[in-house]
Amino acid sequence: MSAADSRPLLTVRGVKTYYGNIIALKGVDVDVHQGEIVTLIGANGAGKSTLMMTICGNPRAREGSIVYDGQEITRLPTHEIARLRIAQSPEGRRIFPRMTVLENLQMGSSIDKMEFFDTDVQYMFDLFPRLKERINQRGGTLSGGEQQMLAIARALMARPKLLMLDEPSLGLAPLIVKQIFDAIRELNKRDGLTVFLVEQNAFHALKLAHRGYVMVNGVITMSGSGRELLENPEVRAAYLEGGAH
Ligand SMILES: Nc1ncnc2c1ncn2[C@@H]1O[C@H](COP(=O)(O)OP(=O)(O)OP(=O)(O)O)[C@@H](O)[C@H]1O
Repeated sequence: MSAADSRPLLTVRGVKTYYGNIIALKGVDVDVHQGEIVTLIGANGAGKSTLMMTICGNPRAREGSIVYDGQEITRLPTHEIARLRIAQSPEGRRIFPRMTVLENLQMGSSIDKMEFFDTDVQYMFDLFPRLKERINQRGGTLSGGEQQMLAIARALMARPKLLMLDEPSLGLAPLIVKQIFDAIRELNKRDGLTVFLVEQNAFHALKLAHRGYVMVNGVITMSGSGRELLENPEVRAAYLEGGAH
């Protein structure tokens, strides 16, 4: 079914993260294996974004450990974590609004990968043909969906081993969500890219993912294959019934 195997790429154990005195993550365990798409679902304020940001080192875990690709990264500075080929496309589509599509992609490409630039840009345009049509248009003038595609494409230009996406479907029309999720599936199938996907759109995320976790109030309450969670009555009641899918 997938290129996923049992080699761990990311191992999160007992992670506790605070904002001041408020505890946002209360001892979280999560595993992402090489070649897997893993999703984290949960309601507003559950702590999903905090987990993704903690993996990137800001805010920092106060307790617990995060091991990425065999290396303990829990206390590494954020710029060193960024060098480890972990790409993050945060909620809110952080693109450069005054730069063109092509310039945004250039910003994502790392210096040591410049020899692959033309090939990689072409690949991004194959994945997201809408971006090709807008190659010289400024990022800030793109539609919400196109900006999301550009944010993902920019993250991919660094040729990451792990792509972390925070709510890529937020506020987008169903057809655009489908295009974005199809592209993630294609990247995973074709390149074996490992993806950690934070989503409120539980239906699409669980359909796409090999495995998923449910987070409630800073605690993982359930985990299983995407299909198991989709069929789970508690998940259905809390995140799927009456939801947008
Ligand atoms: N910078 C901050 N300072 C203080 N508290 C924060 C900060 N960022 C998040 N929180 C709190 O931490 C908790 C977890 O927030 P987080 O953004 O991680 O949730 P989430 O599951 O990603 O939610 P959403 O789906 O709405 O983005 C919430 O109670 C939130 O209010």
